[in-house]
Amino acid sequence: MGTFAKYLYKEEGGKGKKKRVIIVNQGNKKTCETDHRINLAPVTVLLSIQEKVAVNFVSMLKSQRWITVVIQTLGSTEKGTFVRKYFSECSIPSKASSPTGRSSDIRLDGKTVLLTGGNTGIGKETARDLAKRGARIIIACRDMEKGTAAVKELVEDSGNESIIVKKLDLADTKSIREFAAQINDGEEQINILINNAGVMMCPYSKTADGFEMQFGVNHLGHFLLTYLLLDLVKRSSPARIINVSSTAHKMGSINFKDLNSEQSYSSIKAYGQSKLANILFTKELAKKLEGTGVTVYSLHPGAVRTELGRHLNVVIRASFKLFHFFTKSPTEGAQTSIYCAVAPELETKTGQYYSDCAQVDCSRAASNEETAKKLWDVSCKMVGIDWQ
Ligand SMILES: NC(=O)C1=CN([C@@H]2O[C@H](COP(=O)(O)OP(=O)(O)OC[C@H]3O[C@@H](n4cnc5c(N)ncnc54)[C@H](OP(=O)(O)O)[C@@H]3O)[C@@H](O)[C@H]2O)C=CC1
Ligand SMILES: CC1=C(/C=C/C(C)=C/C=C/C(C)=C/C=O)C(C)(C)CCC1
Repeated sequence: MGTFAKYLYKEEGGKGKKKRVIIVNQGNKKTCETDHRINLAPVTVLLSIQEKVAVNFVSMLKSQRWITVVIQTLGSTEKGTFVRKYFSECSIPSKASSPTGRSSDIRLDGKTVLLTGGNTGIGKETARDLAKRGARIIIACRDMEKGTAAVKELVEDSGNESIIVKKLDLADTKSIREFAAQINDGEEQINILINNAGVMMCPYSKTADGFEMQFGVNHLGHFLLTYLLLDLVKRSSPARIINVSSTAHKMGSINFKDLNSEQSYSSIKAYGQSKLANILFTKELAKKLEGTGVTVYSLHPGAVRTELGRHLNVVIRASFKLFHFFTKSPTEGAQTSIYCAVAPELETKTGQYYSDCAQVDCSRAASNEETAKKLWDVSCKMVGIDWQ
């Protein structure tokens, strides 16, 4: 371990401290690592400066509880520091190398997790982690072939045989109702519901019920699913509902005059609208569920290398590939979902928005209670339910 690494380990790391440090890539190999919490800070600062300068810099930052320091003595630039910070809001070192391979040792034996879009990307990595904690996992996905392959992989990797797949197409309310009926009939409990599935910036298309695809799948589909499963979730309390949103909510507004983008369609605005809807839904649901033992969270997973970008044009995809070090792996991208699912300190929190395993502010539009109420009522009408 280099001098600087030792200094940081002594000063910032060690068990029982709140501020933690991970040191990676020093001399191109991992040199030391503190416990799991090191990965839970909201911002990573990348230093590629001389040790002496870095020590002073870190001393200066000591009062900031939110700083985690990643030292990469090779292959980083100062520009990278800023781009990384603003682009992905953090790049968290992979936990695959941590002693447990997981973000904490909390067990979920005897608990059931239902997760949408668990066959790939962030959802699959979230499922993998929660399976290793002993939970029964229900992966809800639209493509049974992909889902079955994911289950096989997850069972082999986790040694947990209690992982099943069920068909759910969020672009079809009939499929959502059939799925929910099966779950309500066959499952005794749902302790953690993770509304993770999503589609981003697709060409204009509509769901089976005539909703714009992104609003329909990302928001309305999960809205209806949650409604249909809520009694079971309530009976399973303490329980958690997690809505995977995005920082892209900041680019959106709820266009009540044209929710289905029939008059004009911007794929990015429609994605932003759907992710904003995820947060507004979270806030309103949290209020309605006060006192029930069911808590609700929304989150941004970071910029994660997954199939979500399949509709992005080649130039953007190429840029993402080129600057892949500014983005997260799916394992890293799953950490905030896992945090919201298991962190004991969140037991008493509800309705908030998280990023990099910490509560952060969402946009002003996402905090507007009137919009949240209006969206709730309109969503009820659109999917044909009465949810007070
Ligand atoms: N990747 C990123 O950088 C970011 C992701 N997010 C959010 O994270 C979540 C997970 O995305 P990510 O893992 O990246 O993306 P992926 O595209 O890798 O995974 C999305 C999952 O959603 C499923 N899905 C899509 N449409 C439907 C549908 N109609 N019915 C059922 N399932 C469906 C996909 O199924 P199939 O495999 O069949 O297509 C897939 O399992 C999304 O909500 C996304 O908005 C937020 C911010 C950034
Ligand atoms: C499709 C694709 C890629 C990019 C996916 C990306 C970059 C998704 C980003 C999504 C974001 C930022 C969503 C925000 O809500 C890679 C990894 C380049 C590899 C090639 C295929």
